Amino acid sequence: MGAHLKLTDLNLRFGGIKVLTGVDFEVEPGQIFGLVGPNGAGKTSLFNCISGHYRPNSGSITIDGVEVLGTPPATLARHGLARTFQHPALQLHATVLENVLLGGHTRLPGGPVEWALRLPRLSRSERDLRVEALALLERNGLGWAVNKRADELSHGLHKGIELCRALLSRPKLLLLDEPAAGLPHSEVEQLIGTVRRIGREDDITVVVVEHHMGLIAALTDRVVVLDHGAKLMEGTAAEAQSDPRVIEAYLGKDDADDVA
Ligand SMILES: Nc1ncnc2c1ncn2[C@@H]1O[C@H](COP(=O)(O)OP(=O)(O)OP(=O)(O)O)[C@@H](O)[C@H]1O
Repeated sequence: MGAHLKLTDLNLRFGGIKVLTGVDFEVEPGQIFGLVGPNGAGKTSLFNCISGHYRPNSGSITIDGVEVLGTPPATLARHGLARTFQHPALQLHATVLENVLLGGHTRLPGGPVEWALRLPRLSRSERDLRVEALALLERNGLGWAVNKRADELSHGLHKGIELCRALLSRPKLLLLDEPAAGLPHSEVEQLIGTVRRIGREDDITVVVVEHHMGLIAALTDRVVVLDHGAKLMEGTAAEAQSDPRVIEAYLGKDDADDVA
């Protein structure tokens, strides 16, 4: 079952710079939710707050009703949160399979001591994870690349590997940061199919940051538009695309007047 995510009056400052101001929104279980806005609007910073990489100055973030503000990323991963990054952070000298398996470590029984002792139940779990990782790679069109080193593969394939790594943790909430950036048109179409399947069939709540409005329109149930760190509007992708405030935020006031 996908997670319920709720942000209330979230504020983040770096020194004197306000990066997020009073951001509120709610994502229902199983929704595919878009987070859009011009460059520098605060989208990635917001993801960093949800995933525990940044600690907001004030506000609340709950996942399934549990307050998680300030919880470290590793703990959040154990509670069903996974994310991808704008620039995939892979182990470049490791194979594709090894990279994906990293996403499964939160599901291994015990902790570092048990892992060092290599108990039989650990080997069993590792075998199961390996089977699941191979199936994920196959399902996402990467079966042929399992034993390739990550640094032999393209940026687009790195994104696919990172997605499989995130999915191996069996998340309830998945944050995708610009999954279409740098992908050719044909691969964006494929990505839309993949994310739709993740949301609908795997029943995972997905929040996606993306500049590609075609992808946002095709995928999302609802979007929030951020501008200068504050929520500008919330609605469907179609409502956002025709909202004069959103057009102005993207184009600047003078150009928006020209369009109108
Ligand atoms: N660690 C940091 N220290 C200082 N300022 C930061 C930090 N992280 C983000 N910012 C600032 O916060 C603002 C929002 O940046 P952020 O990357 O969240 O925007 P974005 O909407 O994701 O932009 P883009 O679409 O270009 O990726 C920017 O002004 C950025 O410089």
